[in-house]
Amino acid sequence: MADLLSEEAVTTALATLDSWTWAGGSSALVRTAKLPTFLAAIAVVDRVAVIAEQMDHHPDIDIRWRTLTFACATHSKGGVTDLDLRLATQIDEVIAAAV
Ligand SMILES: C[C@H](O)[C@H](O)[C@H]1CNC2=NC(N)=NC(=O)C2=N1
Repeated sequence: MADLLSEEAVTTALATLDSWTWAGGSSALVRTAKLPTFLAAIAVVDRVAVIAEQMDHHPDIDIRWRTLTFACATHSKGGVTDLDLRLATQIDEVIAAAV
């Protein structure tokens, strides 16, 4: 299991994950995305679910009609690890293909 990243490492990574916010400390990386329709949003969730299973690393997902909020943290470590950066990058790719 990956180790917790330093504040500096997460901040540096956020330069390329520019749709994501991070409140620091043990908080998760968070991204919201509005999809064209509810079904498009659910399709994104379905694709992310497959990726999460392959990675054995799972985001928290909030679904509000066609707006999705993803939160990526490593629960067992209490913060952000390299797995969260990789998962956030993959979520970006799924969203980019859907909007
Ligand atoms: C056994 C298995 O690897 C763990 O339960 C995994 C599953 N998915 C997970 N996902 C996330 N985000 N954090 C975890 O600590 C975590 N643990």
